[in-house]
Amino acid sequence: MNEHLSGNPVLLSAITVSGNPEAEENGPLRLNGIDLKLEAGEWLNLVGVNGSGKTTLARLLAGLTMEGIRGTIERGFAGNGPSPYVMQHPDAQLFGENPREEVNFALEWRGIPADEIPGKSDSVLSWTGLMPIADLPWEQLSGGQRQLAAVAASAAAEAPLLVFDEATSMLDEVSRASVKQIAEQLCQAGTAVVWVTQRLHELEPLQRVVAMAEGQIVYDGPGRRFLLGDGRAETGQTPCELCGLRLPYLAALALEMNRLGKLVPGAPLPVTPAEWREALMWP
Ligand SMILES: Nc1ncnc2c1ncn2[C@@H]1O[C@H](COP(=O)(O)OP(=O)(O)OP(=O)(O)O)[C@@H](O)[C@H]1O
Repeated sequence: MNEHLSGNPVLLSAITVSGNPEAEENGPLRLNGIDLKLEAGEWLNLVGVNGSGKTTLARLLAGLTMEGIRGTIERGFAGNGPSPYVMQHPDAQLFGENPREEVNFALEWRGIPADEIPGKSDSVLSWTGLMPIADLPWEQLSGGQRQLAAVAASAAAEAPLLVFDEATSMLDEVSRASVKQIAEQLCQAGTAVVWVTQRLHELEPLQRVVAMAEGQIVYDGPGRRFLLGDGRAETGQTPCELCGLRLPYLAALALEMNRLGKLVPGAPLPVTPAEWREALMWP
């Protein structure tokens, strides 16, 4: 069993985070009454409209401090130090001059002995596909390649928890797929992943989704129920729509086809392209 899969969960209890403490009026709470449990090795999708509190919650889960926090945070399997946090814009978090230096820094930070760093660094650079560009300066690399380097450095940390905050939103399809694939491989190997995303069509039906609205968690459950609800009434809204988010095309189509009686009665409504292929084979 992977070593990360043991240990207590990360637990947030009755967390509030106040607005700007510098301002005369603190403004609305950034987080309000958050209770959340994250198990070792779990994949958690964090969704919500702009300003709903996703980044604030993601930063807390990563163990990053901020002013105005109340409540209890137990970091369990994630340990006491901060977890690697991959942001939307890679340039904000790159320290080295090129991908190899970036990965080397991460290994040094982990306390890997100096003589072991070149070998481990080569292995991370190969695994993430960065070897051919490992020594090129950032200005010669695309945004996607820089983001991949940030992800590689996070992977090199071999942390029990990684947080990706809309890490693929600026990337083209190829770079996006590379970053997601690395995150998925790390999760399969036992790393817990918090995946903040606006790309609802990528949600897996069985994966956990936590949805935020106005600083509160308004949904915590599987992706299919988030998108489609529990056999929603004809005029009702699904949890996704109740958060102010637009249903992805395939989910909206499933609801409409179901309403028209065109799908297998009683079977789970299709969400993914693979599920749609099955659903369309009937009758
Ligand atoms: N440093 C800060 N000080 C005070 N208020 C903040 C700060 N950062 C964010 N906020 C406020 O907290 C609320 C939640 O912001 P947060 O960035 O967590 O939301 P989000 O869901 O990640 O938004 P987005 O999708 O736009 O990134 C917003 O109302 C925002 O204006």
